[in-house]
Amino acid sequence: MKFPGQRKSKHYFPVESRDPLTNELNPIIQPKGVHVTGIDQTLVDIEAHVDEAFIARHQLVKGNSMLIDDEAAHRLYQELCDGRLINEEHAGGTIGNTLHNYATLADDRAVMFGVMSRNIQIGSYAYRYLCNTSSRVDLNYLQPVDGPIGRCFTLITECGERTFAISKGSMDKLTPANIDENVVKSASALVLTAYLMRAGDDPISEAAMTAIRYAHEAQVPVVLTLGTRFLIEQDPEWWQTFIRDHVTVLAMNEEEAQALTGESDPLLACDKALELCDLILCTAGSKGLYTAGWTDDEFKRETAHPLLPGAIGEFNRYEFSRPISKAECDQPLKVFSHIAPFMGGPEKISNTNGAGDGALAALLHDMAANAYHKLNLPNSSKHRYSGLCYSSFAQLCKYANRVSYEVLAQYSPRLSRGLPEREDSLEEAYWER
Ligand SMILES: Nc1ncnc2c1ncn2[C@@H]1O[C@H](COP(=O)(O)OP(=O)(O)OP(=O)(O)O)[C@@H](O)[C@H]1O
Ligand SMILES: O=c1[nH]cnc2c1ncn2[C@@H]1O[C@H](CO)[C@@H](O)[C@H]1O
Repeated sequence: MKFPGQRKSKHYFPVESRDPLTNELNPIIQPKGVHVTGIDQTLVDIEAHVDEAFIARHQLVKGNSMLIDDEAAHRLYQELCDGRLINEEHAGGTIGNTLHNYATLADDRAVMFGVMSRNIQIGSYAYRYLCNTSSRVDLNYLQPVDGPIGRCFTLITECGERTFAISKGSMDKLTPANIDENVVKSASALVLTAYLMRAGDDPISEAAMTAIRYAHEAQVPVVLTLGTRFLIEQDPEWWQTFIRDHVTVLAMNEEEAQALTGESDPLLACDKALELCDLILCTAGSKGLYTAGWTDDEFKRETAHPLLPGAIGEFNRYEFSRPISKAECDQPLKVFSHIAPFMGGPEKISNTNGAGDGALAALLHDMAANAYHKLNLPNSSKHRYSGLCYSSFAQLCKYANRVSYEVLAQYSPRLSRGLPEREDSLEEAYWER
């Protein structure tokens, strides 16, 4: 497990580097490992730049992710091929991306549940999916299926907005029997997407509910990312109940936050959504991102940064606190933090696909690092109380933001490498801020 983010100050990580004063007295620590798990619809992204007329012609809605039938997929694919519009084909899926990025950042194990074609031809989409996934992602639990995996036509219009058309293949055929109970119960988090709940008669929704039940039985945090506002808008109350009943950590962008809560201001949306869950990551595109959650009054820590105005005045006052689940707090206190895009964002952004998945991978890394530290050094003062994360709200913002920048700069939703061990001078100032 790599250390999440960077620090200037001293920290006791990795756990096997011992205090030189007491080295002689302490046994050598053989660190015990942790892993995270997730469920996804196994998909390959077929990325193409198109004009708005293309979107309209294929009855898609800009910004949405829509399921299309085989005939529509055939027509769409044909037009992309005829116009030589496809510029990339790579592994996708919002949870697949998140697990891959987690594994790359943490240099540690992430177990993915999903389907995979039983017979794989070299060069096929299934083959490509496997080739584009980090070897740190454990794919041994995938369920073999007879059909193809899904295709996600990722259509980018001039404004940089992306529209998804999903040809599902067998991606929703994952059954509850293929969710390994022990793997879920021993994980530091279970990551899911709202997309899993729109499978109709296919079994993946039930598989997700089974995994949620296992996670709850073992008190493993359930992390949900909302996917697209169009899905949430259809029935916000259903989603509110779902989150209240099942979700510990919620990840969304500001549009999804508005669809869920009715609040267009991300701070007010987070404030409302905190009544449903314990920790929130809310990305806001060019406005940066927010973290929001709970801490116990006894452990709150004041920020050293300037206090910020906003829909909630001086909202960042306690952003140096660490997130704690509300039920663990004697006197729960809401905490908010915000950060503007890292260095203002990359010079040129051709599309923002996956920037939010990158931010969530950073948050997951911090949660897993906390579990790892607790497992190996249970007596550390860090675990005087049971935090959800290793770091403070402010530090989580920095790290998530830094990873989003890297995704944007690499033009791909999947990181090809971890963050640099040392940043150059400009960037180093950022970590110190
Ligand atoms: N135009 C931009 N300029 C600078 N930074 C940006 C821009 N767009 C996104 N970012 C960075 O990426 C993060 C996530 O972006 P965004 O809110 O677009 O995610 P998203 O809509 O959830 O993306 P996806 O669903 O494709 O993963 C932002 O919090 C910010 O740090
Ligand atoms: O229905 C879906 N299920 C799973 N993942 C999806 C769906 N629609 C789009 N994406 C995925 O979202 C990623 C960016 O966040 C893209 O890589 C795309 O594959």
